[in-house]
Amino acid sequence: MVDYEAIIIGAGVIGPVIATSFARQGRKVLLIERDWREPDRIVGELMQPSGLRSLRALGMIQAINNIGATPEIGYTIFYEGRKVHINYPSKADVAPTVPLKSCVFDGNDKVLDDDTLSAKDFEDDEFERGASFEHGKFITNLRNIAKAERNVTTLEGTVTRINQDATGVHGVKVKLPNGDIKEVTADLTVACDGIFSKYRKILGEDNVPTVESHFIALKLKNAELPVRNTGHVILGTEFSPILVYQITPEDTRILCAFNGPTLPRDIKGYLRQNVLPNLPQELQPSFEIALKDQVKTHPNQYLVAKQNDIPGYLVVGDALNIRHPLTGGGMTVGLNDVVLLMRLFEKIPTFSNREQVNEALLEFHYERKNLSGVINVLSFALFSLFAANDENLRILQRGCFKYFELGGTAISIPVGFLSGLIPKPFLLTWVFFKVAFYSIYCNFIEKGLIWLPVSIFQIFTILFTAAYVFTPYLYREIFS
Ligand SMILES: Cc1cc2nc3c(=O)[nH]c(=O)nc-3n(C[C@H](O)[C@H](O)[C@H](O)COP(=O)(O)OP(=O)(O)OC[C@H]3O[C@@H](n4cnc5c(N)ncnc54)[C@H](O)[C@@H]3O)c2cc1C
Repeated sequence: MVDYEAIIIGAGVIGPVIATSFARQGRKVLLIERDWREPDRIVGELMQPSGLRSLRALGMIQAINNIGATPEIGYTIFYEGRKVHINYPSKADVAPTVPLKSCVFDGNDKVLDDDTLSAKDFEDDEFERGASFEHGKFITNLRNIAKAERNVTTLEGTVTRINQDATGVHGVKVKLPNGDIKEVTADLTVACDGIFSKYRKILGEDNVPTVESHFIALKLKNAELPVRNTGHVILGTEFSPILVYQITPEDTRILCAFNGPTLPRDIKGYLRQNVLPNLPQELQPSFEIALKDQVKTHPNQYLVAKQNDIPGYLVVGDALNIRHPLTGGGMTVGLNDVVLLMRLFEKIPTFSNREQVNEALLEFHYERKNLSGVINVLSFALFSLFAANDENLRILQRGCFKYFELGGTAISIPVGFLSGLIPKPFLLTWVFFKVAFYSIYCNFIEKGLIWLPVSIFQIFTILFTAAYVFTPYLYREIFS
């Protein structure tokens, strides 16, 4: 006899969502978190439309209410003094959200009116919307939704061990705040312990992420945003991409990429020299003021999802799979994973039937790849182009921006990938190489006849570079 049907380790973004969904399926759940205070982090602040749809399907969309969230209608991309606006896709062009019967009730799949969000805009607008917010407040809302479920028990403590034997995982050992150790058993133990997960290694000793770049973050006070209600992506040939989005009515997040495995020693000096002069004029005063505050940094990691094949054990969220945060897709991948898991688990009356759970997890591993593959591959391919550090990448970067300037499907399809609404990896491949060919064409036009031999040579180097920054990620995401 076990204590719980499921134990969830970690109440960040994914833990409370899984706990709530399991509870609504009638399962008895223990949600363990080492620190229940509101987190203060620079991650998970912009939710793509597909992430919001997952929250709707799970009846948890109201977690974005009453936290001063900003509705987002798309992106504005800035490149060398020019800008292009990219709207999120039209609702008519994407499949409708299918609610999970066990999770949706009493209108919990609808956004409510509050001080900053309008239910009408979210529900009746022709276009999909995203939302940006203070991460900590969103997490508190998710945790409160989980705590309100009768079948969820919460516990403060740090999981120090996963109890495993030759037959699989049977529960955890938890260190309580008073130093006592508690052992808890369950049919299914779920690790949602995030980007720095200690317990992903149970799936394999080599299951460790790599660090390729960093984000440096500041919070701007009362910033004058060039285009309100859009995420800003600022690009150039001489600096790494910069992201800007409003997170509360007063606060705007700025994330400045640093392309390298270790951060510069003088971070503020780097921001003053490499970021400040490249910002749109309107943002510069608030950025200069914010430079007096403490700077936060975060490594950007990469981890391909490994199959969950240990009986009684499931790894999900950033513990399972990490992509570049440039495209703000982490929460969307994790939440879509929860929806998929719930659909697969709906057919399983009890997790004590480990064979049935493992069959579902095998299906999960392959079915999730369409969406996670698109978001993950796109995040790294775009980061390579946007942080262009050689001539071929700079040509691809310029070509990519010019491609967006064409409008129509040249923006509606790419933003469909980014927002998680077009989960088609092979269409992504086709569009990526179309952009590469368009870049080659633009390079020919810009260089003119006089440089024709160079442009012809560059056909090969540009195509090689495009393949080099795209195909290894595609291969790992889709075929591993
Ligand atoms: C710089 C940066 C910016 C990002 N921006 C975005 C964005 O704008 N949009 C987006 O969609 N995604 C973004 N992401 C990704 C997003 O933050 C993650 O995908 C998301 O937080 C993953 O949720 P999670 O629940 O797996 O992990 P987390 O949210 O990290 O939660 C893990 C939880 O587990 C707890 N925990 C850990 N170990 C233990 C233990 N041993 N015992 C008990 N509890 C434990 C932690 O305290 C924490 O509460 C960003 C990532 C980075 C690095």
